[in-house]
This record gives sequence, C-alpha cells and structure tokens, in this order.
Amino acid sequence: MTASPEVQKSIEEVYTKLQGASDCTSLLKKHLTKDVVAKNKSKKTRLGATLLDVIQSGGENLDSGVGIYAPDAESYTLFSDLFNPVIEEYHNGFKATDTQPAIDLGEKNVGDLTDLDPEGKFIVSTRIRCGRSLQGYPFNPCLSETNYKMMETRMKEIFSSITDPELKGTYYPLTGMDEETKKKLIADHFLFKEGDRFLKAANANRYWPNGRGIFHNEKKTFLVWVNEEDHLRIISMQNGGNVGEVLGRLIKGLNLVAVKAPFARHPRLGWLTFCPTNLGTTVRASVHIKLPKISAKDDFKKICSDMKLQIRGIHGEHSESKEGIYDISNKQRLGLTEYQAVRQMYDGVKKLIELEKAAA
Ligand SMILES: Nc1ncnc2c1ncn2[C@@H]1O[C@H](COP(=O)(O)OP(=O)(O)OP(=O)(O)O)[C@@H](O)[C@H]1O
Ligand SMILES: NC(=[NH2+])NCCC[C@H](N)C(=O)O
Repeated sequence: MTASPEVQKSIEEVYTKLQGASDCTSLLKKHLTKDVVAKNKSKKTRLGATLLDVIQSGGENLDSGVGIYAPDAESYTLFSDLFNPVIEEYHNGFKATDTQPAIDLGEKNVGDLTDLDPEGKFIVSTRIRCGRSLQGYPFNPCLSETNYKMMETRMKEIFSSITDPELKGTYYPLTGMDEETKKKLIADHFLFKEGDRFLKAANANRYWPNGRGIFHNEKKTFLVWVNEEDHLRIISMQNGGNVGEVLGRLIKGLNLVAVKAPFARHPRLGWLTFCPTNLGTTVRASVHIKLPKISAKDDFKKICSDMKLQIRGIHGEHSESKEGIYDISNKQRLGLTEYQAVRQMYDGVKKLIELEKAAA
C-alpha cells in the first residue's frame, strides 16, 4: 500500500513549513530531514496510517516540544527513521539497539519512599500515572466509533468488578456529564482537559465525548481515564508528599485492572502508548510543589534538567505555574524500570527541597 499523491504533497508541505519556522524547536523539526521525508512519504501501515498522520500535530502546532504521535503500533517500526532519533533524544539516549528493561514496579521498595515533606511545607500533592493500551486496538486516529464504545463497555465491566474497599468506585462517562461537574473535576486536577490542540491536530479527538470517561474511588485517590490520549491512564494521587503510599496504591490498582485486560507491549519499547514520550514504563511521577526561593533563580531550569526532571505548570502540560506552585516530574520513561522512573522524581525533589531550605 502506498500513500496517495495528495498525502505525499502534504508531507512535503509540512517539511517546508517546519524548515521555514525559525522559532520552532520541536524534535520533529530537528529529525524530519529531507532524507527521512523522501524515504518514508509513500509508506502506509496495514491500517492505512501514513507519515502525515505521524507528523501533522507538530506541523500544525509549531510550539510542540516533540510533535509526533504513532497512529498505530506498526508506525513505530515502519517510520522508525523518524521515531528512533526522537525517542533517543527524549529518553536520555535510548538507542535503536536498546531494549526496555524487565518490569519492576517497585513492590519491594515502596517502604524506601518515605514522605518527602513530613512537615507539609513544600509539597501540595503527589501523583503517579501510567498509560496502557488494550491489546487488539490501534491508537486514537485509527479507532472507529464502535471501537471506542466497545472499549468503554469492556472497561465498565472491569471497573464494576473491583471490590477492594480502598479502590472500588464509579465510572463517569463524559457523555452526559454536566458542565459544572466536568469543570470542577478538571480544576481539581482529577480529569483531563478537553480539546487539547496537540491531540486534535493528531486526529485523536474524533467522536468526542463518546467512549471517554473517568473512573474513580470515593476519595479520588485512584483514578482511571478512559480513551483520552491513551486507551487508559491509571492514576494514584493524594495530598502531601508520601510517594511510597501513592506508588503502593498505583501498583495495587494497576494489578487489578491488568488481570482482566491484556495490554499491548512491544519487545523493545515496553508498554505501547500513542505518544513516543510515554513509551516503556509510561510512568510520570510528579509533585505539585512550592519552591519560591530557588524557582526565582536563573538556574532553576538547569538544576531540574540536570536531574532529568521536567517542570510543568499547575494545570499540567503546556500550562503556567501559579502562586509559585510547579509540577515537577521525571522526564524519561523509556530505558529504565518503573521504580527507577519514580526514583528519579523522588531523589530529584528531595534535592530541590534541600536547596530551597538552604537558599537565602
Ligand atoms: N502531583 C500532582 N498533584 C495534583 N495534580 C497533579 C499532579 N501532577 C499532575 N497533576 C494534574 O493532573 C492533570 C493532568 O496533567 P498533565 O496533562 O500534565 O499530565 P499527565 O496526566 O501526566 O499526562 P500528559 O503527560 O499526557 O499530559 C492536571 O490537572 C495536573 O495539574
Ligand atoms: N501528553 C504528551 N504526550 N506530551 C508530550 C508531547 C505533547 C505535544 N505533542 C508536544 O509535542 O508538545
């Protein structure tokens, strides 16, 4: 199967647009070379995805940090000329010949992750999330409306089978959810935002809100997002800095879902996700933290990036910090174990708190 002349022309146009965009710093722009375009523009996956599906989000959103998504699992290999260098640069040097290590969620080590802020002076809340894709389904741009509905139905059955007293809860479909409830869930950091322009341009918001929703326990400390960016985002969160408790709950919840739903795993790339930044462990462990002194200094960003930490704003990715509160998390998710990913955040945040305490 080959891509149509129109699609190939659009790919050339994205390339030309990126080359002409002097303020664009995305990994897409850097790694979509003339050669990569020439070699890949006519290719199509078995499900019909093309290089255009991979690059259109970054082509439309020139402020993307990364700019590419995989419409289906095959795209990671068929378009590896583009994915591999982007993955290598994002995930701290993970090469085309490297393999994701075996799973280690850290069951045996949760006790080592003692409260980072026992006095409650710095950390507002802690959250660890991972992503999962249900085996047998492609990613958003290749899903039909029926696929979405079938996946949601399957997940509803799984959620209703959870009887653990701490984790059991209710599934709330987005379809029919009143605006007030939705807004509050988003503002309180529990629910995904609507209309993400990066996902929209990647064709990932089709049939919205069908098939999308959120499951959570009563305390909203264990949550599962259904069919937003990934098929599933499994989340554990709570106020304060007790990372061990948050990880322990995530492992418990993840295991309950995993026994009922087989997930898609790649021999080299680990758990498969729609965005290459989330491959491997898929783990983003974060704190919302107040660091008024060190965050005001010029070297704050460098200190964080040297410790492989990512800084986000208070309402998540692409948002601004408010009242001096930052979202600090591990950046790398591939090429290390789940426990190491959490540990990267844990050790880094511990250091940041020491620096804040010592700062004048
Ligand atoms: N430590 C935390 N405490 C409370 N809320 C958090 C924490 N970390 C993230 N959040 C909230 O989770 C929501 C989702 O954030 P965001 O979209 O940045 O990350 P994500 O769910 O990890 O996914 P992605 O990386 O795909 O964007 C936002 O409302 C954000 O404020
Ligand atoms: N939620 C994510 N997958 N975040 C990572 C990348 C997001 C967006 N495509 C960008 O390049 O900036």
